[in-house]
Amino acid sequence: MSRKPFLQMKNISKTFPGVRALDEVQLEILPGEVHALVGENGAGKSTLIKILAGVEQPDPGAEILIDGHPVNIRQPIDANQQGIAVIYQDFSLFPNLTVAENISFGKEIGLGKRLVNWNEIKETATKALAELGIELDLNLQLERLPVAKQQLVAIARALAFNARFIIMDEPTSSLSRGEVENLFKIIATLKEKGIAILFVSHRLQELFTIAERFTVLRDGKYIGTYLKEELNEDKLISLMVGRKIEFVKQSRSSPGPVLLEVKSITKKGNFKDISFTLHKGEILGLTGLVGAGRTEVAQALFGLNVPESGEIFLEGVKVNIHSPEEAMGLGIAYIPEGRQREGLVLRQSVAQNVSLAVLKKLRSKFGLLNAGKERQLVEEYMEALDIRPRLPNMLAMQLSGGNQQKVVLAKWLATHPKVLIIDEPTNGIDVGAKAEIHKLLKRLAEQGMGIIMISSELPEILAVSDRVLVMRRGRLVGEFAIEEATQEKIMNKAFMGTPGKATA
Ligand SMILES: Nc1ncnc2c1ncn2[C@@H]1O[C@H](COP(=O)(O)OP(=O)(O)OP(=O)(O)O)[C@@H](O)[C@H]1O
Repeated sequence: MSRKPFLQMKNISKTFPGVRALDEVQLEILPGEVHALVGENGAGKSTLIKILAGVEQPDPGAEILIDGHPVNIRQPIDANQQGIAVIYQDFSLFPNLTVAENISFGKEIGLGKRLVNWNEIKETATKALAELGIELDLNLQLERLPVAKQQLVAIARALAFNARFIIMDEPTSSLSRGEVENLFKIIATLKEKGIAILFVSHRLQELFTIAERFTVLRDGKYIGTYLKEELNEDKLISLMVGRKIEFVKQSRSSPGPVLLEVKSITKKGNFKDISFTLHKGEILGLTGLVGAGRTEVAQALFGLNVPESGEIFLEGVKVNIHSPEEAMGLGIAYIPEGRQREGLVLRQSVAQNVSLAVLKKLRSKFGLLNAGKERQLVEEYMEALDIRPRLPNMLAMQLSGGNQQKVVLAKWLATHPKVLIIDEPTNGIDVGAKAEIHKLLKRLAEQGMGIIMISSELPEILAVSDRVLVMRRGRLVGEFAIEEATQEKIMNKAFMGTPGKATA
């Protein structure tokens, strides 16, 4: 490639107490290229981004060049001034300001102006949105927009700040298929303007659609930078994990008797007339487009979203579930999608987090925690889910995002529920750990647990479920035995299915 690099990072190391997060890593970004940064959970991707964003400082000896000139990025404003914008998963926007303010705010301050000129704010926002070919109401409060639109606001903001390089951290994790396609179109527009994109994601198929080059990190080390043409998915995975991952189709015993029966539950504006059964030892995949009502149904079973009518039976007995405490008392566990925020005590250790939900079981009759049992339990789950580093006393906040997710999974799995409801089990989880989590879910089902797995990823639904339910607009519109389920059939139902014809 003859283009001169926009950015060169050389000899980047970062040591945290006890952990070498980056070890002599390098990265080169060309103008207008879409570059993928990949690696397992904990490989060092976020740390590298934070160094570029001015949030973390590298160890001495690091070199960062922009347009061939050495630069120091000591704080976030330095990064902005060098034309670097980072769009984190939470977008770092202001929910109660308008679209226009979110796009333009701070620009004047960056330019040294003291007074805010509202006309300029609107003009800047209009221009940025027009350049991206997006139409949005400038006066709308940001929090009233759906997530995908908020993301576009964040991109427009980067453009308004004259970014030449935009880093997107897991940008597709909460987008529907159509929204992902739209994002890819926007990325193509940015590319045409010569703006480079660093795309950090665990969704390898998407990366092969959008990225031209891939930089691979493993255990904080630089493995290499490759053109898309030099790679295929298998090769990329083996570069990332350094070992072969087996996606075996495990044979499973057939499910047992009915464990949970849901009869015609309805909640206005959420879901309507939902009926299904879950058997002991069965994994029921629940899919559909984002917003189809899957999470609302899951929450209904966990007492977070009580239905207005309908009935729920657990092991043949009618139950009324009005709160999560009641649900847990009945042996129902729900692992939500926003795991980092909802499920983790960041300032406590991994061990404390894992044993939190099972503390009662671990206490001896004198109320003391059985330290030996706790250690055993924690070690068992750290091993089963491959939580890295294998340090039970490390604080949850010091773990990488994916490893934090695994801790939340471990915490709930350790309670051994009868019914486990899990929402998007592998969002943000790397490909190796994903295979491990799939195996674990199957093992739990084999031991008799009934599992409802919500997932938007059809390969995941097809790889793990025994039966698949499809929702659309709050209704159940399809049911497939796994032998007859295909991506095509499921997509058809998800987009066009009508209720009442629940079988294929
Ligand atoms: N503040 C910190 N203190 C101690 N260790 C840390 C800290 N921040 C990160 N680490 C460690 O640095 C390593 C790299 O973490 P990083 O978050 O960069 O990984 P990642 O590749 O982004 O992972 P993921 O895909 O899970 O988001 C991990 O082992 C992590 O535990």
